Amino acid sequence: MVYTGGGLSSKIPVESTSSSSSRNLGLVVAMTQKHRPPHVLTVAGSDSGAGAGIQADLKACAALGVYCSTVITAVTAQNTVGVQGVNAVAEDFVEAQLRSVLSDMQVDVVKTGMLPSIGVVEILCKSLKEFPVQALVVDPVMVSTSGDVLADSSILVGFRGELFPMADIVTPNLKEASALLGGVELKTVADMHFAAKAIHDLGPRNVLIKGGDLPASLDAVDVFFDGENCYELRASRINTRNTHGTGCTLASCIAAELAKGSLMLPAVQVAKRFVESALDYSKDIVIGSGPQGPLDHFLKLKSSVNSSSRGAAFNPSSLLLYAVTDSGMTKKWSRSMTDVVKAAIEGGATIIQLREKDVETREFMELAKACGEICRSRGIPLVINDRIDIALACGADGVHVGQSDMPTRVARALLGPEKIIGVSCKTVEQALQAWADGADYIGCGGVFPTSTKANNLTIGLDGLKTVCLASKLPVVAIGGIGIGNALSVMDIGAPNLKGVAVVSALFDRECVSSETRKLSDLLSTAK
Ligand SMILES: Nc1ncnc2c1ncn2[C@@H]1O[C@H](COP(=O)(O)OP(=O)(O)O)[C@@H](O)[C@H]1O
Ligand SMILES: Cc1ncc(COP(=O)(O)O)c(N)n1
Ligand SMILES: [Mg+2]
Repeated sequence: MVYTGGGLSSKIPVESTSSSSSRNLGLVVAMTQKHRPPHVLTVAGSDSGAGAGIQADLKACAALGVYCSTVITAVTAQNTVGVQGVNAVAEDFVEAQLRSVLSDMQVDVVKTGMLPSIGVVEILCKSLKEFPVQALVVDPVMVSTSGDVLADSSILVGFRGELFPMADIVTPNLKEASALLGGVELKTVADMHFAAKAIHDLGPRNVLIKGGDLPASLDAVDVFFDGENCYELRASRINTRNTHGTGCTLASCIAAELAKGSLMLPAVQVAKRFVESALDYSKDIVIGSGPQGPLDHFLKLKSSVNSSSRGAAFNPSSLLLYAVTDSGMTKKWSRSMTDVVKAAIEGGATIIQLREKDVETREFMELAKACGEICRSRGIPLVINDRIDIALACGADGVHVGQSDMPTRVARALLGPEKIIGVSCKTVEQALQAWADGADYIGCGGVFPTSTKANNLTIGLDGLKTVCLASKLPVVAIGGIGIGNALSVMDIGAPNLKGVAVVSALFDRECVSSETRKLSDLLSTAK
């Protein structure tokens, strides 16, 4: 099965260290040439709207950690409404681009998209014979999702006669599969099985019939045929207008995985999962006014909370009234955590920290998600105490860690540059270390004795001031702070002391919102 043996793969010069199976070639290359990243060359059209074509291919490969070079076959004027114009690149210049890349850059896998003329197909096949690569992924693009023609039917001859027999996989959508088979109707998953087998007869080693255009009531089912077995690959259908570019993305992801050394079926499965989650992450973005928005390949790198509630950088003024939740108190007063968070924000809390010491992971996640939605809709950052995994999974704005939790440097590496990281510090050394390790703020205390934390050393206002004056980061004071002493804390005379963090003073009270409001009003009078 897959792209091993025969066809293009057999033309790869086999290195002396290589095993006899070209299936392992990617691995061997990765081991013997440590500094050469896996490399996909896409031969496709440019989409000015950047949802499909070359732009989608670049983004998909980048998202999967694979280098992507580009041969541009056509430039399209395209947006979310449709294709307004196509300007094919002169054939001899497509050839020049192919030669430039293939003769120099050690391409692992070639992926094709829009090939606007039979002449381009011929040039491509000739180039691939001169410069063989490990695998060829052919996305037989003919019509855009908007219904505009990107290659006329004369291209079918080139596909059938020359390109398909060289291909390790071809990935037609329903319309393209139908055109390849002379116009047969393809409407059901059973029809897709038939089409996969019939297109396999045209020469490619594997076929994937894409079911994005199946009725909306069905799962997004694709049918994969490797010459022996037919597999139905299922994903839940994401309800979104942002499906422009899914086909290009899928094919590029397959190419990227093959370039890393994957077998064909696993490569297709990874690609399908990538498309499904990219669609899910970008289902609500609004780009353009037409019926077909682009999916966003990188959205999952940002968090959903992050993208709408935070600006580009952490704003230290959000530390002013820092509310730290406590499930014990919430239970004691028979309240739900989400109501408590809503009440605190209503009363003027400027940041929420979810601090759950005793709940199961699953429950913590659900809670974090629900609180994340509340915070996001109100423009208030949410940080999670201790649990980097929960923060990542629920798309929180960041975490707050203590001295015995995950080291700040590691947390920063996991969370990336944009998330908020706060660190509890009692000493100047800890504060300087937090800064060096990439924290955004420090929590300093316990300033006063507190019942919330057992055996917690109290550092007093003097200790707080010492740490603040040495700290290069903004500080929020914590520990036994409430309405009675908040102003004495804010008045210590340290410009980087940005606020107070409170637990009992808000949450162990009869009315959370009014207690928060009182403290908020008081803090607004601080110098
Ligand atoms: N709404 C959706 N939800 C989940 N997956 C989808 C959705 N629409 C398309 N896909 C998947 O995206 C990939 C591209 O499919 P398709 O849209 O049929 O191709 P093309 O973009 O070439 O027309 C397939 O794996 C398909 O199952
Ligand atoms: C340059 C170019 N290449 C390919 C497609 C197909 O993508 P889709 O089927 O998602 O419209 C496109 N619209 N534009
Ligand atoms: Mg599509």
